[in-house]
Amino acid sequence: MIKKTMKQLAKMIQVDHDLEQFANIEISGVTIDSRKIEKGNLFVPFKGEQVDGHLYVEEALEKGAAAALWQKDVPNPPVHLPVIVVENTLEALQELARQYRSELDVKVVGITGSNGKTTTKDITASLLGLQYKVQKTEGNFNNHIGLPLTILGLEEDTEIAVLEMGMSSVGEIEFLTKLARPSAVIITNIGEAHLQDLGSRERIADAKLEIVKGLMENGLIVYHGDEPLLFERLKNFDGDAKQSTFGRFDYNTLYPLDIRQTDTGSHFKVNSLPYEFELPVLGTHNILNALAAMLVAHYFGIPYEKMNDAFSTLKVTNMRMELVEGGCGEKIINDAYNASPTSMKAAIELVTSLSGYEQKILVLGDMLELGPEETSFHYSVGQEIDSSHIDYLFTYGKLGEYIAKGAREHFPANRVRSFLDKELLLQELKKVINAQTLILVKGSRGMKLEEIVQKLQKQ
Ligand SMILES: CC(=O)N[C@H]1[C@@H](OP(=O)(O)OP(=O)(O)OC[C@H]2O[C@@H](n3ccc(=O)[nH]c3=O)[C@H](O)[C@@H]2O)O[C@H](CO)[C@@H](O)[C@@H]1O[C@H](C)C(=O)N[C@@H](C)C(=O)N[C@H](CCC(=O)N[C@@H](CCC[C@@H](N)C(=O)O)C(=O)O)C(=O)O
Ligand SMILES: Nc1ncnc2c1ncn2[C@@H]1O[C@H](COP(=O)(O)OP(=O)(O)OP(=O)(O)O)[C@@H](O)[C@H]1O
Ligand SMILES: C[C@@H](N)C(=O)N[C@H](C)C(=O)O
Repeated sequence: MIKKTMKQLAKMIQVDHDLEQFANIEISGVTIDSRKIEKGNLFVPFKGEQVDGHLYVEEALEKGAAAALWQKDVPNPPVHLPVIVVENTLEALQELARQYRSELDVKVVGITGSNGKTTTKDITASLLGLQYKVQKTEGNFNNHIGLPLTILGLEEDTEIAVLEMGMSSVGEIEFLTKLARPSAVIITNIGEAHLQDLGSRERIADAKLEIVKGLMENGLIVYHGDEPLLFERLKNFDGDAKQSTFGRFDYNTLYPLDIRQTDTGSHFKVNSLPYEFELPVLGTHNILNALAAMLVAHYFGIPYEKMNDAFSTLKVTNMRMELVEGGCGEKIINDAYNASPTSMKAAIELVTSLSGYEQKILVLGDMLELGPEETSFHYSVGQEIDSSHIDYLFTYGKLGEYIAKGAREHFPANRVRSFLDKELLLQELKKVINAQTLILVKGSRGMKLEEIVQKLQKQ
């Protein structure tokens, strides 16, 4: 993490005022939450939706913060304390991250895409960790606040930083990539996430491709080669970057062969390689995420024959195709972190393909932020559920009712239930599950369907 004196900090963020007796105070690390202060931190207050973080500056310093920033338009800066007054605390945080990044020797891998950023980040970091000192985005800290905080948390001897770059509107990825300056980038896919803000998949593709604007010279672009919106935009790319693709079809640099899905994860081979890979993550879509990560790892010199060593200890961030056991011995795939039509269909495809269960149940919640076509998106998810492999569909939420409507076109009526109350859904669900049941739980973050998983685990 960043370690500087206040004098050095002031210079990095181009603030010119007399720090007096505080000039040589040393800070280590940065936090934006006084409840998470670690000794020596720089505390950066933000005016939030609930409160103004400036209320907590003195508390932060009492708790062990070494210094704090203070936004100029907030009255009564505690000038008797080690505080640097700035125009805008968020912009100061971002500039500090930009300057700190430029001092480091670290190579950056930037990862964006509609789905799979966090999972691919975890896999990429695991593979690179075979040979390098690696740090990565923690959790989902992937935006204009989270990415700068991640950069400020980098150690000076970190060799590769794997950074997730999220967005929900045009220009956000460009900002992040020009701050992080990656040597390699991954674009996982173009789905429907944040369609409400972008308006079309074409504009989503344009927004994701902003990531190449910050790419270092002779960098690497890895992208989903089966996605025409990416292929068409990159085939005439006039930069000096190398391009590699991954996907299901044989025109890609890497594509999977002999895929097998079991409770322990995904087993697959890859074209041109004589090995079988054992990925402890469910779903063909996660195999594709792994292929993207493998291409980047190979670019940094990790031998393909060593990659299973990383996969064997891989732990991906929770609530992404996380297989757990419920109180009745049933197996539950907790895929409740978020959902869009592409990720919902990918998860359903996985459940449909798994064998060894007497019955399979889908518990599906609303998919949010899809824009004016949201009801037809939900309806088509329901239409595509295979009633010869799925025994029950339980939906949760108003939009979930459209999934049910689409399913009722070909499901027996008593096998499709819609709910607006989680407790009622749980009561009815418990009536049909047993130790030979597999349940998929998936919905947007706002639906908090992990609460259903937690209740099933406690029963
Ligand atoms: C600025 C901030 O920290 N916001 C977080 C805060 O939100 P809120 O405005 O309600 O803050 P408060 O009003 O409660 O407090 C104001 C500040 O005061 C601090 N404070 C408060 C109390 C106290 O006792 N001491 C204090 O110091 C406090 O820390 C505030 O700084 O709280 C919310 C709930 O916890 C947080 O969710 C909110 O975090 C915002 C969203 C944020 O961006 N945090 C980043 C660190 C981050 O990366 N978060 C990720 C999620 C990022 C994300 O959603 N990414 C999108 C893609 C990008 C979309 C982009 N357009 C965008 O705008 O996000 C995605 O789809 O993945 C994470 O948390 O996982
Ligand atoms: N390549 C993929 N194609 C389709 N769905 C995917 C893919 N990778 C992951 N998913 C699904 O998307 C969901 C989110 O996964 P993950 O958190 O890795 O994506 P993300 O892009 O980081 O999400 P966010 O945009 O919220 O940060 C998971 O439920 C997972 O099942
Ligand atoms: C939480 C955010 N990353 C996200 O994915 N939002 C969509 C709407 C979801 O939760 O599905």
